[in-house]
Amino acid sequence: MPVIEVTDLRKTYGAHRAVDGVSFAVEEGEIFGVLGPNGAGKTTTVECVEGLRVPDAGRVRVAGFDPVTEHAQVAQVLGAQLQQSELQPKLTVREALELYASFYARPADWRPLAERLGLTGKLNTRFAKLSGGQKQRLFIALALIGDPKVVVLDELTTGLDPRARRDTWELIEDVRAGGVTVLLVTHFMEEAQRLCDRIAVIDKGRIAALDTPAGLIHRSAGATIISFTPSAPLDDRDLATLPALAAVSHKDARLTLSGTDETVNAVITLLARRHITAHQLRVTDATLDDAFLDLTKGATA
Ligand SMILES: Nc1ncnc2c1ncn2[C@@H]1O[C@H](COP(=O)(O)OP(=O)(O)OP(=O)(O)O)[C@@H](O)[C@H]1O
Repeated sequence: MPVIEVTDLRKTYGAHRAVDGVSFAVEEGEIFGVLGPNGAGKTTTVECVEGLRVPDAGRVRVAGFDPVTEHAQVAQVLGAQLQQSELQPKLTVREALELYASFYARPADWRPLAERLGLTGKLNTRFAKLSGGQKQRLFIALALIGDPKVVVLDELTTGLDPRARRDTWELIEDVRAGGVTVLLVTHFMEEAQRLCDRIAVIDKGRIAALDTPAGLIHRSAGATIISFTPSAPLDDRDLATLPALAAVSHKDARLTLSGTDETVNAVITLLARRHITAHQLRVTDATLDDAFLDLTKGATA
């Protein structure tokens, strides 16, 4: 049984349809990413899962419970990351852990949790004095303190430096290895590609695509990219005949084409036919970044 089920979720603010028929299911033990441009409806969707917003229509279940009518049951199985403003600056790490543990019928023992998250040396430090990375680790600890089946992490690594971001990724992988299902909202493609088993790309309140990171790249129009500097200019009319060509760009003398393997083979044949040499020829797979831009073409963000 999926741990999270969202079926035809809808939420309107005034005349604005923020979420317009979103459906997905998250299986136990998955890291499931929610990705999309600003204002796409990601936070609204996950806050409906958390029971913080009431959907206008549709069905949401977390471990079989309705987050609105069975909020108490959902709170016992779902851990949510707090927003920074929700913790008192003067609270120490130990006090925060003890306070949040007291909210649960069967909390996890916070000492090994603090140890695992590298917070043992900071137990007497006040929240306001923690670094950005330490605050994020505390938020993860607080999200896990109820020993949840599912954690929802929204923009967890925003504002962190690359080192702290990578450390946080390792923590999330650890959390999943401990059997917890993770619903992750992120703007960072590298983060989604590295961590997520599957990703729902949300655009204008709808699911634009739902697949594994590799699957999303594969289904975007320009999954393979070939770039080179030709020894003589290529005729645009020749380029226009290339099969499965998704995009062409020129930068000085350098040419970059995206398409499929078929496009690459045709380019090589074309070059040979025109007796043109390709200098610094590179063939690469598109990244999730490229796929994201392709899948959310026309988004305002
Ligand atoms: N409480 C609210 N009242 C009115 N409009 C809202 C409210 N919350 C969100 N919206 C609007 O609904 C749309 C979706 O917002 P949401 O926060 O879900 O998007 P998001 O994908 O999480 O965006 P971001 O990446 O910028 O955080 C936006 O246009 C936003 O302005």
